[in-house]
Amino acid sequence: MDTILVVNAGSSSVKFQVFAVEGEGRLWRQLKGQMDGIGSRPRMRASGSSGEPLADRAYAIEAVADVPAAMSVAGAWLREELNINPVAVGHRVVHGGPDYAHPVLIDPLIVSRLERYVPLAPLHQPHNLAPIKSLLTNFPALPQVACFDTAFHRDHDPLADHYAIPHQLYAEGIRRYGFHGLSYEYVAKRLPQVAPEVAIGRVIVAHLGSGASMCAMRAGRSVESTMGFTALDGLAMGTRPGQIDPGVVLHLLTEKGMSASKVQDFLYRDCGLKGLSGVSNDMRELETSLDPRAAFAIDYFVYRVGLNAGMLAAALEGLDGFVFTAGIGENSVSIRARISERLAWLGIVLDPAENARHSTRISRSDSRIPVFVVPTDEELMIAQHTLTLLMNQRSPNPKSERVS
Ligand SMILES: Nc1ncnc2c1ncn2[C@@H]1O[C@H](COP(=O)(O)OP(=O)(O)O)[C@@H](O)[C@H]1O
Ligand SMILES: CC(=O)OP(=O)(O)O
Ligand SMILES: [Mg+2]
Repeated sequence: MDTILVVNAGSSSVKFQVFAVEGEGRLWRQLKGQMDGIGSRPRMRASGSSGEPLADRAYAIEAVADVPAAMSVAGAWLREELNINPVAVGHRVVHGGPDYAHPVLIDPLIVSRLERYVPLAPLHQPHNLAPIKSLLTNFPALPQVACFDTAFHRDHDPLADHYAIPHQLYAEGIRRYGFHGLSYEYVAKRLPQVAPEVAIGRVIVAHLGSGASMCAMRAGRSVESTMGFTALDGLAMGTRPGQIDPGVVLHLLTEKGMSASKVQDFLYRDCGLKGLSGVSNDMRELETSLDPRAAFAIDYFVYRVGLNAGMLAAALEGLDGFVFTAGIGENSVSIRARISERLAWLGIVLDPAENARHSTRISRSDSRIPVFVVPTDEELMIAQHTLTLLMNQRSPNPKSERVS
């Protein structure tokens, strides 16, 4: 049986799925797993095609200290215990820069181009490229596909794509790219099944995970994102501050004497929920902590989501629906409730019972803006793109694929 392996390295997790390819390009999920809690409480969980558990292993924080360590533990498990031997591998690559508006079949030249974006996504790009490079070396004939977080946002209006800096810098690639595009693309495809009348309208999707951003969509297309040139901007995140006056960065460099690489590390690893709370970057730990700084970090997170939702509603000139997704958005009843309370002025009223049940629609029937929880599936998007490119490679006139 032909299988496609999908690898998705996030800032606090490594997610992977294996899909079987059947007949005319139908995908069947065989296995789904993730190592999460990297840097706090590493735990690898995986389940099979009918959801049956295949693994549930907790690790000491030092045993899986970072994303590369998580990749090698998960990779060894897939190779050695499950004998996964895919016909193609699809990868999430966070930064595609100005050149990549669509997924691409990887070759060494593309890898060297994507290396240029390592400084623009230091928490992700090196981890996205490492398995690609290792597979290219060891299995040069194995087709690999790169799917970009930036691609979904690439047809933004120039107004949304620019910073107020001289045009020459835009031409050089200093633009507001936006990220989490594979997640938003999945939600855009799923929403018409959940709420067709909302999907054709103006929707804010809040991808609240370890990295967090929001996307304004009109009829399923991205028109604005809270993230920009890098995945530092916008909302406060696990270890990133979100929006910050660039004057603070200048101050750190010139007055505090920090080197550029120290500032980079600081902004990517020591700020956000972790920096504010002094407790953890992990929302689960903050929610159970008695430390008042943990409560403050949560208050700040909720406040900034509210502010940014106002901004995106302005970009859309109105709002027809609001969607929560990703680790926090899919799982935290209390954060969804608190964000929704902040957005009461927009016409959002939650149904507490539906919210507690993690229902698909969690707003009251009289809520002017309906609110949904749509669990994301970046890996399925990657598998679909990988299959499409694989079929294009094999046949000049591929049949369109169907996905279960
Ligand atoms: N039940 C839960 N309640 C609150 N937060 C949760 C829950 N489950 C996961 N999270 C949070 O989701 C975040 C991770 O989300 P995820 O989308 O997996 O991140 P990433 O892909 O960026 O690594 C962490 O902050 C984690 O604490
Ligand atoms: C772009 C980004 O922040 O990704 P993640 O949420 O997976 O860390
Ligand atoms: Mg993620």
